Amino acid sequence: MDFLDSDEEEEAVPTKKKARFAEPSSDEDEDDEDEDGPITASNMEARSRALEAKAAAEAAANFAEAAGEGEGEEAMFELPSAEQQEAEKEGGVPVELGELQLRMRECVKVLGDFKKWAAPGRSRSEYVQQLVADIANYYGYNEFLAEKLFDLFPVSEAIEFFEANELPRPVTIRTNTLRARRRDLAQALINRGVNLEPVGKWSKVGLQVFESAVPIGATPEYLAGQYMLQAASSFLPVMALEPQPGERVLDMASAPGGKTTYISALMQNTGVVFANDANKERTKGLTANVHRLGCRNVVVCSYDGRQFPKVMGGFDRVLLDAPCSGTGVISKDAGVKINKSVRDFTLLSHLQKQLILCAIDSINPASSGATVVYSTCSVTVDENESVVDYALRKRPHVKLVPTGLEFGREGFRAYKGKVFHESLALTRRYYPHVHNMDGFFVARLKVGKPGKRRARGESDEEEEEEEARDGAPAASTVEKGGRGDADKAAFDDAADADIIRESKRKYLLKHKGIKLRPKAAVDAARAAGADESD
Ligand SMILES: C[S@@+](CC[C@H](N)C(=O)[O-])C[C@H]1O[C@@H](n2cnc3c(N)ncnc32)[C@H](O)[C@@H]1O
Repeated sequence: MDFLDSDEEEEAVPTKKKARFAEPSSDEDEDDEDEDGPITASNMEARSRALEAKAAAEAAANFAEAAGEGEGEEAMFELPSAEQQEAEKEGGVPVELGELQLRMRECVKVLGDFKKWAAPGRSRSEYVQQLVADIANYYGYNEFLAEKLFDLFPVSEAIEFFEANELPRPVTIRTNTLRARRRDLAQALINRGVNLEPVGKWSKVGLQVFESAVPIGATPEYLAGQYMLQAASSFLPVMALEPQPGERVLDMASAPGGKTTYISALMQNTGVVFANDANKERTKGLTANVHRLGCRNVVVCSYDGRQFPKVMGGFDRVLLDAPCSGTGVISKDAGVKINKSVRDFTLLSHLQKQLILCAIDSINPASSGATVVYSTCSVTVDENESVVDYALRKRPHVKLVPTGLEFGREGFRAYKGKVFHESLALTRRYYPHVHNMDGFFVARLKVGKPGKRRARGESDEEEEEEEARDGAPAASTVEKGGRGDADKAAFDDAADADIIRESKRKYLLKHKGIKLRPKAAVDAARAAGADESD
């Protein structure tokens, strides 16, 4: 196996869906062998996972097909009455899973071709409401979050997203290049009975583990710091940050250190990485990882990120892997399905906005790096595009630049009536059902030298309202979607000619004793078209 030159998987493989919609095939469970070879005690678990994934993929395809079935037939599906809906909501009438599935399929079908399949007198929003309620019920979400996530996608894709959240993502590890080469590490792990392959062409350090005869978090190689157990998605913000040897880098919210240790390795243990996390308890794990992986260029600290740059600044690059709701990692933490409320998203978005401004302000704009990467493991717009758009408006000397990542969907430029700056398309979104990774968001910002305020597009009231909410005065504002004039914020010689002339006149008068014509006389002469040079 060539771990350096593999040409497999340009883009991560689309996720294998879970089996909730699957009809298990009759003979799968009985054989000791399948098309991939004999089933042994050591590979049984992985094989079973693979089968489950295969069945789930078929199931999702079935679901999509079933939703499209009935072409040419009369629509038999009736939405439940208002009374029935109410009774279901209150738990008075338990609905069987099979019935829920059927209803979801029917709603998807109707919403796919509303004119054709909708019952007379029923609105689109009635079908949407029913579908969201059923998704919440079926997958176990609170209705608020089910709707929030549902709204991110076209109808049938939303189902794929919810399905993907029911399956674990692949186990991946990152080779610590301070301690090992990927090829050697892979060979050592293969010798221990680990079945793995490179995570994809896009990473030189990632390995995907399919099955292992040994606990992958306790091998001698792990203990020797040759690798980090790390989700593939979490490689991405560090790749976008592109830290360089010798630089001064801040990882503003860094525990337990997956990204810090990757930054340290890319910097080849030179320069300095300040690994900060507000949670002191969590910095213990961070410190342990820093030691295990042999990162000698890391300083661990524990401040609220909002205290930067007061604590220290002048960084070449800052990574803000922000605290977030975790809607991208529901397959790892199902608690998110029910424990997030409107208020949580408001508070998180507010904190993220404060943190991103502090990250920007911690940069040395004179540095050739001068880069901030903002990332979250959430897929909601409030925590991603809204935060970055806010930063662009408040810090007009900052602009979005391409992440440099080979894949990922474009960020939203508009969402639910909000219009973001057009450069938001340069941000990247990752989804479990598309990229077989945790849901993730990555934005890369280039920080320039602070300039003048740009033209206002937002009304003063809107701006003041936002400032009141955020508790921070705006450094500047910009017209909505009009960030393209960031570069025009430079010094304007023509507009300032009068000020320059007057200041020159005063200087000569004061320091050289040269008497110049009074300003009023100059102005009068200029107005009359006379030569104004002295
Ligand atoms: C997404 S996790 C970071 C994961 C980390 N970057 C990694 O790759 O291992 C977010 C972190 O933000 C920290 N945090 C929360 N509020 C913070 C704040 N105001 N300032 C700095 N860190 C904060 C949390 O303790 C948590 O460890």
